[in-house]
Amino acid sequence: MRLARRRVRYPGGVRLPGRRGQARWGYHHATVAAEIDQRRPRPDEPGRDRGGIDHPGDHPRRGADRAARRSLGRTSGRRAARLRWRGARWSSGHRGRVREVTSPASSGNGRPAFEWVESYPLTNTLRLPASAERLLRLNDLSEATLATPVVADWLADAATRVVAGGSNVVFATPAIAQAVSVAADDWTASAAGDGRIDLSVEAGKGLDALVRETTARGWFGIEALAEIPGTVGAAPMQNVGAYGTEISDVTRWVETWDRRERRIRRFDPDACDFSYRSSRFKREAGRWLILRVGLRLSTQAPADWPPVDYPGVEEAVDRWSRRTGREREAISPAEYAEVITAIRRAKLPDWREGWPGSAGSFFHNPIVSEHVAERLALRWPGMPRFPVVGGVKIPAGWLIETVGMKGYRDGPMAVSARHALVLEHHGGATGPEFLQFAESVRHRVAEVTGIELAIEPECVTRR
Ligand SMILES: NC(=O)C1=CN([C@@H]2O[C@H](COP(=O)(O)OP(=O)(O)OC[C@H]3O[C@@H](n4cnc5c(N)ncnc54)[C@H](OP(=O)(O)O)[C@@H]3O)[C@@H](O)[C@H]2O)C=CC1
Ligand SMILES: C=C(O[C@H]1[C@H](O)[C@@H](CO)O[C@H](OP(=O)(O)OP(=O)(O)OC[C@H]2O[C@@H](n3ccc(=O)[nH]c3=O)[C@H](O)[C@@H]2O)[C@@H]1NC(C)=O)C(=O)O
Repeated sequence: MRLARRRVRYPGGVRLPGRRGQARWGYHHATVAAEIDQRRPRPDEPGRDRGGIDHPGDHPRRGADRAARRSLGRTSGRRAARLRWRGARWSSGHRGRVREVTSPASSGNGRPAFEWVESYPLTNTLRLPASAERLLRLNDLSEATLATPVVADWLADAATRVVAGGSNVVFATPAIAQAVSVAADDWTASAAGDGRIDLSVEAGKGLDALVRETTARGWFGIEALAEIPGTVGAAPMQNVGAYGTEISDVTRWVETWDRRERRIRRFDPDACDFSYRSSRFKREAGRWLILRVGLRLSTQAPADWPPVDYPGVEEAVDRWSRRTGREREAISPAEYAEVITAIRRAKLPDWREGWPGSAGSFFHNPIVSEHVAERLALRWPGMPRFPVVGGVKIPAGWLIETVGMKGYRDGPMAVSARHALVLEHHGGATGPEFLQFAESVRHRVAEVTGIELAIEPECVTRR
């Protein structure tokens, strides 16, 4: 068996110690190490022999790795794993370091098909403290990899959470036990006739990166989703949308791993059951791991190009037109994406870095009945309202501003002074404190208007 080797970096960017050709932390050889991992006793497990587990300051498992490497050439991976396990010496004093790499097969992109990482810091745009005790990272999305028993078992376990870009989560707990993330991020495009372009995008691809790369080629379809954080895999979960475009508008299919039935399943748009900020994948929580998304873009502008119906967009496009001296119909998808980017940057904190942290819109825009909307409009005649399927949508940002909470601050937590639907974290708050702050906003809106806001991001608790 040819063994894949890979240098692994500490998420903070520090290369792990060790000399060339020597066993390193986070630099291991192809084994079924996940199986070892599941069998090995935890240092804190009562009544278990701690023999074989390193204590802080102990030497890393050089001897064990040498023995494993010697044996790897002439035994199966499973046997080698066991051999290594018998002699393995684990460090328990290196929290935050990548401690284990599994590479039963190399994926097409040269990376190990999957990897196990321990004490993995979970970046999130709210910048709340969070880590996963153990994370499975998938670099390869083939059925062979997903059906590997250790992978399929991990995915079938209800305690395993899917983590992605961290832009739509509130970590109510600083540590989750088990997680999985899709790192595979390739995409392909093929011409489908009449200027149509069909994309197949792996779930780990950043949504904004995809928008930039496709608009740069002059393709129309997802330019309004520019500057949105998160991954393509997370996008169908909540049917991400902005400025009049929802991902469902361009989705041809969503390919998933059925965590329960342990097989790949592909859904056409109807079967995805998309609605405002929701889908069957969100409703059937814990069942689906989204692997790939099929999107249809176009080399030709749509009839109503450029879309300017959304409040604020028309003015911004007209400003672009005056600045460039070109007709507004001449705006390219990439230029339109830049216009949207400027609008978003004026309203929302930068999700790429720095403070304050935020998760974009913190509440759903409530959809109320015609009757309720009428009642509210009697009291607030200028209330913005948008007829939608199922009722009338009222901007939650307007409700929060109307009850006087825009710019309200409580220690490190604030309602944005630029956009009332955005809650900000200025550093030092815990997840529960943040949720309590959100609850005070919710409570105030309910008290004054009678409308119960629903939290939009996913709340992550330990399970
Ligand atoms: N419109 C806007 O302006 C904004 C939109 N967003 C959108 O919010 C979403 C968050 O994205 P991101 O930061 O990457 O995700 P997150 O890391 O915030 O994950 C959010 C939840 O989505 C689920 N999830 C994520 N990826 C997958 C997958 N491949 N398969 C199955 N479930 C998955 C998980 O649910 P579970 O735990 O239940 O498994 C997870 O808890 C994106 O759609 C992003 O575009 C975010 C900010 C602003
Ligand atoms: C940021 C997110 O998505 C955003 C998305 O970017 C934008 C643009 O399409 O539209 C939604 O926000 P939104 O409804 O607040 O949109 P905006 O255009 O900013 O505001 C709508 C209206 O709310 C009112 N408003 C907003 C903010 C404020 O401080 N005060 C106020 O009165 C205004 O009437 C404004 O016209 C999405 N949010 C939801 C929950 O649907 C996200 O999901 O995280």
